[in-house]
Amino acid sequence: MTHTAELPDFGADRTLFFIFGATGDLARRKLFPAIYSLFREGKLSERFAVIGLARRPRTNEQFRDDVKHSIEEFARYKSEKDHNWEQFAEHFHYMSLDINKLEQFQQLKTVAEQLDAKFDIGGNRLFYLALAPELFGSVSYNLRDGGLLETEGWRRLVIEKPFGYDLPSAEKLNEQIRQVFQEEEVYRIDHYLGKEMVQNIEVVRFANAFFEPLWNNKYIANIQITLSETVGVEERGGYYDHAGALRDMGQNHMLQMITMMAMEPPSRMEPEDIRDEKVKVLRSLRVFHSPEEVARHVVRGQYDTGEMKGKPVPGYRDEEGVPDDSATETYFAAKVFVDNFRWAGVPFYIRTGKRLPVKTTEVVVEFKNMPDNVYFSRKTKLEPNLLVFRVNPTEGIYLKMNAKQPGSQWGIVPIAMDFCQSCEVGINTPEAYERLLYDAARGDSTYFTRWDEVALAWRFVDRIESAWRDHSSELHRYPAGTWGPDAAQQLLAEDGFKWWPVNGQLEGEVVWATPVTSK
Ligand SMILES: NC(=O)C1=CN([C@@H]2O[C@H](COP(=O)(O)OP(=O)(O)OC[C@H]3O[C@@H](n4cnc5c(N)ncnc54)[C@H](OP(=O)(O)O)[C@@H]3O)[C@@H](O)[C@H]2O)C=CC1
Ligand SMILES: O=C1O[C@H](COP(=O)(O)O)[C@@H](O)[C@H](O)[C@H]1O
Repeated sequence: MTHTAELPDFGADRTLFFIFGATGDLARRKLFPAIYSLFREGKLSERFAVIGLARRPRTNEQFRDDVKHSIEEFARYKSEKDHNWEQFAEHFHYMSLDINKLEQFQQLKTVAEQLDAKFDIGGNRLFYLALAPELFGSVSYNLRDGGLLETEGWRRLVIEKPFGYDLPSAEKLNEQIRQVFQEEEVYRIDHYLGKEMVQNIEVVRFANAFFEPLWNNKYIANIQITLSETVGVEERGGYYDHAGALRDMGQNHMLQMITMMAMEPPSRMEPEDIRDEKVKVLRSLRVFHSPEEVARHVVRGQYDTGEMKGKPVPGYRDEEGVPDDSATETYFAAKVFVDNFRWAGVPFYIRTGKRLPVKTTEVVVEFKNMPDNVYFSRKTKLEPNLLVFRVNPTEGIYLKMNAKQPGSQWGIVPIAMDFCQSCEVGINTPEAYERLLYDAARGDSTYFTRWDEVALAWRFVDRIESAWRDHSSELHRYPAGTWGPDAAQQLLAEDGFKWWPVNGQLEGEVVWATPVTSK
């Protein structure tokens, strides 16, 4: 399968989607809206069907109502404006099923065959597990033993994160799944890889003559990745307290973003070639071997009571499902190294946290300063060049550089070019789940994580987790609504750097920020 902007659309329009966990939060907020957008965009034709599966009883009509409500609340296209709602809804069916009951899978087989024939699907089956990971093994076995994998078309398994809790549990999970599915049939979701601007990283890197030659330790001083959230743990306290920020965001989204920034150009734009390059980055990640190394490179924090938008909010330990004495981190910052030829000595600073002042995802590339003996820099202190990938909420690319101050003889001022992609493209930008569902349905696994990537990411994370667990490293409490512990500032300060402001705040640092738009 080629990985190009214009993939052939075979396959995507003939898919029987099995949504396990159809009454859950993920299905409601992400999956149904994504399927609807694909339909509205003409990426799903008439030859598809969706079977919603969960234990709760629902009629088809009730299920279609649930789907409609979820679309009204969360989809980028609104259903009331759609004259074809009935036409869309008739593709949705519901069956009450308990994952642990094999005989119900045998009934599901019959339902699936009927829908397949009705919509002329050709036997293509996509099993989406929007379920707790403990159920993944049982579903796989029962799909096989219930005869659902005996089909003339393709079959694919889409799995949600978290994929395991650590390397041993991930290995066990993988063994269970692999008893039934081949690796190339398994699509492990990391929804950050479905984000428009994360996918744009490789394009900006490899399609621009003025970035590619500079993309190494000779010219880049450091790279900063921020994934900040304003929300607390919401209703997920039970899950989150077991996981923490490093497992919830670090093991997957943040390490994946590092791979996109650091990988070598693939020899071909094929899924396996791209994933091979990402694996090489993960293999080169410096693993911290001692608790002292962990303490020097990683800071962890937990939010305390504080204020968000002027309103008081509870601390983490007061959240539902969280023990009063919880030592789980809701924030971490780390200095990470990719020990290979290209990146030796370049720190990748990463940070993520809940209850921070803004919701944003940004990647900042800070270039090295010009040599001091250059004529200009003796007169004026030059600011470093920055390239920023704005992933969320604004999608765009920001470039900060130095230019002559108009009218002055030697004055140099920082200026910026600011391309706001989301201002231009707006509603047409597909959301991450939409893109990934579409990719899975047409068999493009580029933006899904392969098993070796997952295993290497756990190898890195497990060392940190065990140092935290066994050596009671410091847990910094930070007030909700602030940028996290001061120790995270220190992590950069000791190298002579600072976290650059995110979420558009860089504008304050330049004299002109010119929006570059195509209008
Ligand atoms: N929600 C989110 O934003 C995200 C979720 N995820 C992951 O996605 C997965 C699902 O999350 P989420 O939707 O939030 O979870 P929920 O708890 O909201 O939903 C779980 C679903 O599983 C069903 N279920 C539970 N037990 C069984 C069973 N024995 N047989 C059949 N169905 C069962 C439930 O339905 P019923 O009770 O009717 O059986 C429900 O539909 C998890 O792995 C989560 O970590 C990942 C990223 C983000
Ligand atoms: O995977 C997860 O991601 C969300 C943040 O995703 P985003 O697309 O809104 O940035 C995070 O809230 C959640 O804890 C985590 O499990």
